[in-house]
Amino acid sequence: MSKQLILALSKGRILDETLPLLADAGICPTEDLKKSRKLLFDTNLANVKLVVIRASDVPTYVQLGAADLGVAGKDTLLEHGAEGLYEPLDLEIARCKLMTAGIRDARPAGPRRRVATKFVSVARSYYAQRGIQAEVIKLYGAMELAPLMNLADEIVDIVDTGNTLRANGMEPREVIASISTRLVVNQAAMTMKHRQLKPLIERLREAVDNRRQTHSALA
Ligand SMILES: Nc1ncnc2c1ncn2[C@@H]1O[C@H](COP(=O)(O)OP(=O)(O)OP(=O)(O)O)[C@@H](O)[C@H]1O
Ligand SMILES: O=P(O)(O)OC[C@H]1O[C@H](OP(=O)(O)OP(=O)(O)O)[C@H](O)[C@@H]1O
Repeated sequence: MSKQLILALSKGRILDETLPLLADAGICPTEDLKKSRKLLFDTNLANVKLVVIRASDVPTYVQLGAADLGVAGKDTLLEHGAEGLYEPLDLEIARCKLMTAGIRDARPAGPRRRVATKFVSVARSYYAQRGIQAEVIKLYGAMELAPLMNLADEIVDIVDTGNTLRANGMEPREVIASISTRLVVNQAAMTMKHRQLKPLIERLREAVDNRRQTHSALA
């Protein structure tokens, strides 16, 4: 019997872009993920099941082998750390930047900077590398509010169009990393289930390549 593969998907924003990519790769859930309260789904491929979980939980599921592979933002992966994970493929979706930002034209007062972010670990190493003393304040959302409420001098957050920053009187400052969504694979599964994983990764790679070629032909 063929070994089962569990693919962990990030719910929310990434899921909207992942499902069409999976369909291009010939991987389709047998029911509408968005209309169901279920968390575990069958697909048209007998040996592939999907789980749909919080974006920030995907690296943990894959690292610990509860899922064999997963779809997660590079921001989430940087914050979680790469231990036990391979990252064989850039899915080239949900592109954005991880940046520092602050109130327009304001400069941080004093040597110590208060930084609000969901990306605590990334922020700590970013400021440490630059020799800037930072007090990192963990928030779970609406980071752009923190400087306005004088909770922080700066934020580290995702920026795409810049609309959220502009709407709140803030400006982007430094780019910490360019972000896109990645395929991650459990390192032990890559060995133990290589025969099942390889064709799945190749299907996805072809779908990404085809999209890139279509886009460049249209550009
Ligand atoms: N404005 C954006 N444009 C493009 N991609 C984005 C944007 N905001 C977030 N992303 C990407 O989508 C991922 C998930 O974002 P989303 O807002 O759906 O989840 P979340 O609520 O932040 O996640 P969690 O469940 O971990 O709290 C991010 O980790 C990032 O890779
Ligand atoms: O530069 P922009 O195009 O405005 O995108 C950036 C915003 O998108 C993300 O938030 P999201 O909309 O996912 O809401 P969240 O704060 O609930 O995660 C991110 O945290 C920024 O707030």
